[in-house]
Amino acid sequence: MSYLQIENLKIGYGDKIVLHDIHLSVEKGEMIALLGPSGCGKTTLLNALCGFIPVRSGEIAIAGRDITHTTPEQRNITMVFQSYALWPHFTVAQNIGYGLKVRRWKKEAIQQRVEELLKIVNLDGYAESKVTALSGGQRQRVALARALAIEPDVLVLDEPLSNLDAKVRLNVRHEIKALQKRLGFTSLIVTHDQQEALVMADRIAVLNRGRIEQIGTPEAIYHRPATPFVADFMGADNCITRQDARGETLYFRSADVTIHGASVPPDAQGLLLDGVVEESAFLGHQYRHSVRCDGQLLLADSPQCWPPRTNVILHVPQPALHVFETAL
Ligand SMILES: Nc1ncnc2c1ncn2[C@@H]1O[C@H](COP(=O)(O)OP(=O)(O)OP(=O)(O)O)[C@@H](O)[C@H]1O
Repeated sequence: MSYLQIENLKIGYGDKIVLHDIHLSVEKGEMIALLGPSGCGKTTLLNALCGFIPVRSGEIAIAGRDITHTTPEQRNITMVFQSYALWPHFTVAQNIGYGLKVRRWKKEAIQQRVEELLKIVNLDGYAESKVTALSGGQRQRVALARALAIEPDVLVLDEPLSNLDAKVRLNVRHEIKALQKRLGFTSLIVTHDQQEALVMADRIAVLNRGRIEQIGTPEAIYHRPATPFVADFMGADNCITRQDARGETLYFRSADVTIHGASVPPDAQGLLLDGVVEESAFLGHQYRHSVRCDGQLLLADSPQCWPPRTNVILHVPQPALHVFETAL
């Protein structure tokens, strides 16, 4: 049995069931990203794990202990929120030590633990600062330190980086990941940013309409999507359906397409399509082209800018093609 075991979970609001048949096994020290479009049920799953919303059926267990129907206080799980949820009138140290005070730790022990955590999250010297005087990235580190203070069995992070600007977000993403590896905490993180999930998680669970479509390593999810939804969600921005007896739908990324002029190398394996360039856009490191192939517009990237109305051949190597049977 895994450290965190979620079996057959069903959760709803009123008559509406939003999570069906959720099975998830998380090992101790693992970070799982829950990835999926808005409304697919990610936050609902975190809330159920924390005990904030009741479970209709199924089971949640940590280290073999059934916690399905226990109160949030009886679970040793903490959540880091998108909004940080810090006390604005408290200092950094008071925020971090709050959970320990509630648990009636002695003053000196709290102070020592807070000092340790400040070092861990790189906020040495900020103990007496007001949280309102900190930047977004610093506030999120305080929130993380506060969550880690009580040494939770599972740390749950709900879009923890969404309020940060793009550059800070990239740094904090790596900081959290490094910390998780160093301290070995078990965690679930919700995001709808696929890049964030790829960078941070040991495994990714992709949710669609209240069900887990696929769970696997970032590499497996990226290179071997199990369903058309996962292929599309993980950035395979081209989709074509073969109108022949094979009945296949092919997904592939614009970045995996090579554009050729007059001819393709004779040993080119995979998909070859004739087309005409319609438009191009400069992306910085390359150009993205829209190319009309047999009536359909496809996207193809190239370091070279191919002018409109150029006849081209698109080549997608076999390993970059995600092939699914076309649903009837
Ligand atoms: N308190 C509630 N009452 C009724 N329906 C709710 C409630 N909270 C969420 N829902 C519905 O449950 C579904 C899942 O919502 P949830 O917030 O879990 O999705 P999410 O994947 O976290 O979305 P987002 O990425 O936008 O935060 C949605 O259809 C939502 O409208």
